[in-house]
Amino acid sequence: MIIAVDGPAASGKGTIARALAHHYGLPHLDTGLLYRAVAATVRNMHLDPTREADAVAACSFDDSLLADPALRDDETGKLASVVSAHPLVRSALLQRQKRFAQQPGGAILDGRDIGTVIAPDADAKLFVKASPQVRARRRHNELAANGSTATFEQVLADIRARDERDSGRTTAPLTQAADAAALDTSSLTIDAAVARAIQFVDAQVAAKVRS
Ligand SMILES: Nc1ncnc2c1ncn2[C@@H]1O[C@H](COP(=O)(O)OP(=O)(O)O)[C@@H](O)[C@H]1O
Ligand SMILES: Nc1ccn([C@@H]2O[C@H](COP(=O)(O)OP(=O)(O)O)[C@@H](O)[C@H]2O)c(=O)n1
Repeated sequence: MIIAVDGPAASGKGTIARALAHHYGLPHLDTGLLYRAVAATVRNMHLDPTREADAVAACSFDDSLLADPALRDDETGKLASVVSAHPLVRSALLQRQKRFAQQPGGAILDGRDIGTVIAPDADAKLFVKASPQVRARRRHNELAANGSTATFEQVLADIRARDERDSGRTTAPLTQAADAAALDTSSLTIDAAVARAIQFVDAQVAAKVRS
């Protein structure tokens, strides 16, 4: 079984994808980490993230980088959304994600274009969303817990800017696949969101078996 989970920043897609991976016993790939690794490499090599050739040169990063907790900071997320807009960066990372999705026994991937580009034939697709204010509050709490002094307003502005870049790019923009179930987590606890996600996946898989 292949499960695709997409959505904007801090919608809760990673939390839901990890819980689904545990529930169904599937390997999970957080595809955002790949773009974050490219971003961190661009920064470490003093390259220009707006130049496609520079960003492509950063795609051959060492896999050990994926375990670096620094990848998860906000600056790297912002830079990731700049490098991820280059079509050649997306194609450099494409096969790796497709291979992960198609491994025997199935997989779950979360990102922005899993249901639309990486695994368009996925057995179940979720599009996780929440209002910008709720997402900014979640991200702000996370950042504050890690010692950041960023204000709520700054985090909200960053979230909006990232939404715009991710949805506005021409290659693989953030968009809900036509056959994805939308899951708005704005007023759901994590447990309620995960329970709803499991219901959606089970219903989509059952509908596929019937058809
Ligand atoms: N339904 C929810 N209610 C409250 N907090 C949530 C919920 N879902 C996720 N979170 C919290 O919000 C933050 C961002 O969630 P995460 O799953 O990392 O989002 P994404 O992967 O979409 O960026 C995390 O601190 C997570 O614990
Ligand atoms: N499949 C994906 C995953 C991430 N990305 C990009 O990588 C950035 C960081 O993704 P992420 O999933 O780690 O970010 P959060 O949603 O966790 O904040 C996003 O803003 C996107 O620009 C993408 O373009 N396609």
